[in-house]
Amino acid sequence: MSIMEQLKNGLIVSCQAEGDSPFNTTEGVSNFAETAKMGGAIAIRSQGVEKTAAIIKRVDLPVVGLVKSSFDDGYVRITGSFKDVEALVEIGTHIIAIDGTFREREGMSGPEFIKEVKQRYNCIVMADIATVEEGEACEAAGADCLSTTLSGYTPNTKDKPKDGPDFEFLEQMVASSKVPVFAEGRVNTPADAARMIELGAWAVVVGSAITRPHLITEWYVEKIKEVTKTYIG
Ligand SMILES: CC(=O)N[C@H](C=O)[C@@H](O)[C@H](O)[C@H](O)COP(=O)(O)O
Repeated sequence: MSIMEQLKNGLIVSCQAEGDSPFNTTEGVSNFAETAKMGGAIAIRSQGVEKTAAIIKRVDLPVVGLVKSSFDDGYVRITGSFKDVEALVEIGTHIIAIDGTFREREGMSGPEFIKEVKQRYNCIVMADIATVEEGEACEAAGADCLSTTLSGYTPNTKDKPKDGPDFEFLEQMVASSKVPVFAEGRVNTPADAARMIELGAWAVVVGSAITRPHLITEWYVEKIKEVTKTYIG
């Protein structure tokens, strides 16, 4: 069975930690990955070469690896250099997530970069996109699959609602694409994940709702505050 077939209808858990999170170590994210496997995840998504290598070593599941960078403009970029792609290939990353937006890197747009990556390296590419146009261009460039990861996180999609997943974008992408489309970004409840599968997602990627305990805590705290305000107000 191909790796893509193995992932069908499954849950991929994104095991990332940043800043001063106590999980922000190779050990911390590997513990998350092992726990995700115990719960039935069929793959792991991981950030950073060292952490990805540690997870590949620890957990016997396919890993979607990436290198994330923050730029001065305040927007994230996902794996935007040949050096990072090479490093991920070298450690045996099963699928490499690459920024498929039209923003420039290495003098190329996302789709151009993906085309070049597919020519240079023997690797499976997941294009992280924010719009249907980007998705179509990445597919034409040879991306093996697409993920809705960046909807709401790029300059032209920043005003999209952030209180839940972008179901509409997933549906549009599924309708216009022949390669698998993964649902990713703010899939914060099991019901949302199931809905994504019903809408045609190949598989679902969940990060924060499983592996960012400080955010989950905040969600609870905020909800309680809302109610408290209502009672007092
Ligand atoms: C936009 C961005 O930087 N996304 C990153 C991509 O790898 C991760 O920070 C997210 O956690 C991941 O996409 C999963 O999404 P969520 O955490 O919403 O379930």
